[in-house]
Amino acid sequence: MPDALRVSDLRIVRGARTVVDGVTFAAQAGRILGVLGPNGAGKSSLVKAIAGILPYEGDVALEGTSAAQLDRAGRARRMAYVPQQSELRSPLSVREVVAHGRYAHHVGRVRGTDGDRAAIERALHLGEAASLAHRAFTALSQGERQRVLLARALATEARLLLLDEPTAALDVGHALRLYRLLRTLAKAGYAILAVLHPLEEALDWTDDAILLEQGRIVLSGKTRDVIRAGSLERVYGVNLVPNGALGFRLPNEEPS
Ligand SMILES: Nc1ncnc2c1ncn2[C@@H]1O[C@H](COP(=O)(O)OP(=O)(O)OP(=O)(O)O)[C@@H](O)[C@H]1O
Repeated sequence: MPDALRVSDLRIVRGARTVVDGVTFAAQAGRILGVLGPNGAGKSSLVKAIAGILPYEGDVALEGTSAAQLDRAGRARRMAYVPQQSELRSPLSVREVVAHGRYAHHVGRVRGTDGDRAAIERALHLGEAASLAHRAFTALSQGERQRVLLARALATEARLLLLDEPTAALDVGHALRLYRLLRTLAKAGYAILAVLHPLEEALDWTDDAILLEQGRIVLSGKTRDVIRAGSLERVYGVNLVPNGALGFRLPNEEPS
């Protein structure tokens, strides 16, 4: 079976600078891949290029098909991107924003089908955004917006999810429920790639990780191996201290 995502020798130039260079990795269905690295390492640029928002050299293949051979709708049916923040400025309701996730299924059709409406309701529910459905997107808090953007991605029903710091604006309860949802989706066969800063969250919730430094992968493998390796300390300029940190889990969940 081809990899859900295969990135080969990717190079991204922004302005006069090469910000991602020679990046090669794969993401598999059923697994969560963390993209780690310090500020400015190229994580967001990498995810935006995979999502087709930034130009790149090299190749991005989705289930064995080069993204370059797919049109916008074809890519959108296969992969969905959850940005850190939305540039959306028009006063759309939350339900309308989530309905945008059905774009790729709508092409050539004027009206949404029952299937579209069911996908939108399901996505609103899973993204914990149903109670916001009638609110104006631009009038929401950052954390509420992040949940709506996740719901929009889920509405696509794409099986590859790209998330850029998905818990950055979420409180501890919403963050844990988002991770639990990602875990459930992975079990159902989704491939998930998430840019994450909190290393303890990466350790708890991702299977594999790549560590970027100045646009290049310096470590990759199982997350626990990447996080234990000495070069992580060098890349971030910190010492790893084994101690008892404050920990949270959802009610009725066993410690992992
Ligand atoms: N619009 C832009 N034009 C030129 N350079 C940019 C632009 N946006 C980002 N960069 C540069 O590209 C590099 C990678 O940025 P990117 O946002 O991908 O990093 P990141 O790893 O996601 O960082 P952070 O953890 O701070 O979000 C940085 O050096 C940044 O300064």
